[in-house]
Amino acid sequence: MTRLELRQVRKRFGPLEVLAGVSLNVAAGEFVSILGPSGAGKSTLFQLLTGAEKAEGEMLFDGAPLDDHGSRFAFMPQRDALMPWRRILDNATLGLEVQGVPRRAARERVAPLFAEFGLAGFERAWPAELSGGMRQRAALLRTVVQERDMLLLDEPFGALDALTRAAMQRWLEAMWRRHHWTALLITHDVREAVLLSDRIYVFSARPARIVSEIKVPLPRPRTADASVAREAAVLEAGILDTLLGATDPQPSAQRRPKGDDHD
Ligand SMILES: Nc1ncnc2c1ncn2[C@@H]1O[C@H](COP(=O)(O)OP(=O)(O)OP(=O)(O)O)[C@@H](O)[C@H]1O
Repeated sequence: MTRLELRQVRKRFGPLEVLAGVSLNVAAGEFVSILGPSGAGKSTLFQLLTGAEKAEGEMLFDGAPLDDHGSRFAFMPQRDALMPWRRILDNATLGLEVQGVPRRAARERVAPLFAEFGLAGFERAWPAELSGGMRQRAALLRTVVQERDMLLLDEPFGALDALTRAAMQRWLEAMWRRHHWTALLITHDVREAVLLSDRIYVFSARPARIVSEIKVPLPRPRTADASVAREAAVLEAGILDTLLGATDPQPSAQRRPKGDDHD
């Protein structure tokens, strides 16, 4: 069943055309990623989904026009955005409190999840006392506990070192398999997209349009098995090619064919 469907969604900021007609869909329980060059307009798309900015074009949720943005999506921004003056437990309850859940009830809902998110024993710690990976898990906990229909993850692991990032990707895949979340992820990392996604959309440079939609048919979990790793590497290479083509500042139609070097 299709949860989210975008049809020819466009966005301009004054004279700046950012999205030039983006059509995509995400099915219930599906993990979909958006890959694209820096500045293409990926985060802008999330701003449209969360209702922070107005879009042109059609946005449908469960087949009906998307209006109540806030109740559909739980959004996790690029930086963990934990409040430094709130303990981890109270950071985790923030999304629920914003929804009007009293703090005590929110704490009771959040506390049992700490172990699953690798945060047991850190309920009363301050954000500054946690490692980068733990902070991201706390931010994700705050996001998923809101029990929205769909997760929007904007480069959740972008600021982490390579090893922590790899560990977090594996952890997220395992969590997604267990909880059957419907998720849309923005990432710059081709390997991350292949590891996590059922499908990947590749954006062109700004103004963004979709240049490629790639199904990732690899079995899950996508970790240990050597033959899966080989297949993943082939997919990654193809996607990287597409992405580099999409980033190329010189449109291919204007390139001269090889050997055509006389004027
Ligand atoms: N509220 C806004 N007002 C004006 N311009 C904006 C606004 N939000 C984004 N932009 C511009 O839109 C363009 C796309 O930005 P966006 O953050 O969506 O790109 P992105 O693909 O997410 O980039 P990155 O991968 O580097 O995070 C940029 O040129 C940015 O300056």
